[in-house]
Amino acid sequence: MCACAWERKKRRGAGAGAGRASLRTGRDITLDGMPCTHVTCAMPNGCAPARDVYHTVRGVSLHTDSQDPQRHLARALPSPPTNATRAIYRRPALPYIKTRRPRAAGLHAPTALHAHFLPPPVPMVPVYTYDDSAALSRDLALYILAQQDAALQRGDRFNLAVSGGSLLKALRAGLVEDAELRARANWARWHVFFCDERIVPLEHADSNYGAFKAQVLDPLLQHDGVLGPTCYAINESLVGLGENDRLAAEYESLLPAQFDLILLGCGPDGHTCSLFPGDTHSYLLDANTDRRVAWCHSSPKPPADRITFTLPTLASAHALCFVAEGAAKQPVLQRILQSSPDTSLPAALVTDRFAQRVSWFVDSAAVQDLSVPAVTYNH
Ligand SMILES: O=C1O[C@H](COP(=O)(O)O)[C@@H](O)[C@H](O)[C@H]1O
Repeated sequence: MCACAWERKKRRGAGAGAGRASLRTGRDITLDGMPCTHVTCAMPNGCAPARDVYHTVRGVSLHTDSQDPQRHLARALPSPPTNATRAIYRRPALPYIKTRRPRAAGLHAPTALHAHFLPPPVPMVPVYTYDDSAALSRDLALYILAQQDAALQRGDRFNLAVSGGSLLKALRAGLVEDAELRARANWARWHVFFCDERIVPLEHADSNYGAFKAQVLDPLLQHDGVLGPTCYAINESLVGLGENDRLAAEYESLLPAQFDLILLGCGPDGHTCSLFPGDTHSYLLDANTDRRVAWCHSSPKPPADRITFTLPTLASAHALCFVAEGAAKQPVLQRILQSSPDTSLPAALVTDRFAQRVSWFVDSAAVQDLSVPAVTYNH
């Protein structure tokens, strides 16, 4: 039953016949532990709402005659918070948004709707923040192992996709160098793919596979001869033949139907995978494409030719996790981890669009001066 002031007043019999009943309930209502605001429902003399007037739209309590509150508010409201994000869903110090439907004169039906609701929280996803790299790497490894365990409950493989770049150092520190966590990884069940790959030979210094081998596979072998995961690299024999579309299609054919976890980086320009911002690369951001891997040409960051997961591949993952460390990432994180993310940046677009499955692991330097709650991963 609705616990709002309007319902309490109605139950006391104070509403009917008392003239135009307009209630403004204030901001003292909590739903699922989240602060909410009620809509003011203005009623003409003696007219009670036709039906139950209580709705919850994405965590915002809505008090209206409308049976379809989504229509009124859906566009303005953020994506629903997940259980994980609920804990950090918080009220930002921003002005209330007010929507108003003009009153139709002489109607004996609810006539005006003043919706007062909280603006989007800042940010919408868990951002696990660490003062030092070692603690971040350890919690990242624990997060990955939790995804591994969940995957192995669902089936017999852990399908993981990794990015290149700075993320790999954190993987090495957390998963490879830590003997206890290394032993918790069921390596034989791991199937590792690359979110993006530079179209170069596998031994080349720019190869993401090569970097993963150097940071993870080789050190694993050195530790007690641990045979690492099964890895899926690009078909090297196509490199340099001008067959980049075919190379992307071949790689696509190796992918599992769904990833259990995709580990993402974020460049200072807001790119993730090899999805780059800007008009030149907007062809890579087609959410309706049936390609799961695309050829990225003229990459602004060398080398120029790459392949990359597309948005549908990211969309189908069980979990997506970004890792960003260092002060150089702060300006771009400011544009991503805010209440109105700049979705022209692919990393922001992914965070915003798949918010319910996205987590960020960052260090304090990367989020300095941002409104990010100080939370760490709860294992
Ligand atoms: O070029 C790339 O850059 C991004 C970000 O790398 P970072 O070193 O700034 O963390 C990486 O995620 C991607 O896989 C890689 O190809």
